[in-house]
Amino acid sequence: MKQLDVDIHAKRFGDHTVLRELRFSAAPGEFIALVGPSGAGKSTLLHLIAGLDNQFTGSIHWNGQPLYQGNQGVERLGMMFQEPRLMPWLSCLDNIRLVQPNRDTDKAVTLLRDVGLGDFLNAWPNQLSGGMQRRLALARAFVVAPQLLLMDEPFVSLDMPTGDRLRDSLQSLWQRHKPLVLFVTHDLREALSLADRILFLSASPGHIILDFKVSLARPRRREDPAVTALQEQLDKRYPSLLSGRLQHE
Ligand SMILES: Nc1ncnc2c1ncn2[C@@H]1O[C@H](COP(=O)(O)OP(=O)(O)OP(=O)(O)O)[C@@H](O)[C@H]1O
Repeated sequence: MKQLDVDIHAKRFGDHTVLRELRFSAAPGEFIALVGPSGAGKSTLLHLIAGLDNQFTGSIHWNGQPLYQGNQGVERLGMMFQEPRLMPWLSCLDNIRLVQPNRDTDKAVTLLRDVGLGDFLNAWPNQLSGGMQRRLALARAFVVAPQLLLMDEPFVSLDMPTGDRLRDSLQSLWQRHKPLVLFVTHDLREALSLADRILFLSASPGHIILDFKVSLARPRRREDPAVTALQEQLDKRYPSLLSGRLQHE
């Protein structure tokens, strides 16, 4: 038994089977990236694990207990999406305090400082750049001290320095708090620079075609030579991996 055990027989939308026979387990504190072609069902999988959708056959267990069937699910769940989903009428500080049951101002301020927003506690979200808004969303995801953190392409369409700064902040927050992270991305280099393990999904219906361990020293950056070398090895060995196939057809 691992902390998270996912065993999905099938997830369908009408006649369309989106996930089939998708299984994996994850240990506490692991950083797992989910990489696969568009439509493979990555976001759908995160929705099932978050309990936003329970229409599937199979099971998802958290610490040996079925998730969302007669229990509370994950006690502390964090989520971050492509759009920062901030409350525009609340200050940065209040956006963070909003999700904390005890409205702990000190903790919120510390996290905002950790992500480089210490000088913007009372700013409104629309006064921040796109990168700063994602920093705020990152701080909000960590303020509940998540045991499980689900991230759906949180840094997509940012310029490289902004993306690098966010990835650096995420790595240091993860190393300090050690939630189990499931991070969806299309970007193999991003996955290699962040994750301990990459689960590659097939094209629809999605299942895992390769469970790949990333053994590179941290901290890492997307452009590190070691990341480039590993990407090249993977490209050479599995040229169709990002299209959802292990072998050439
Ligand atoms: N609520 C829904 N109703 C019907 N079909 C849906 C629904 N949500 C997703 N789908 C379909 O399920 C499939 C998988 O979608 P999903 O968003 O999970 O894929 P994805 O791997 O995250 O794709 P992308 O990388 O493009 O974001 C797609 O064909 C999508 O159209």
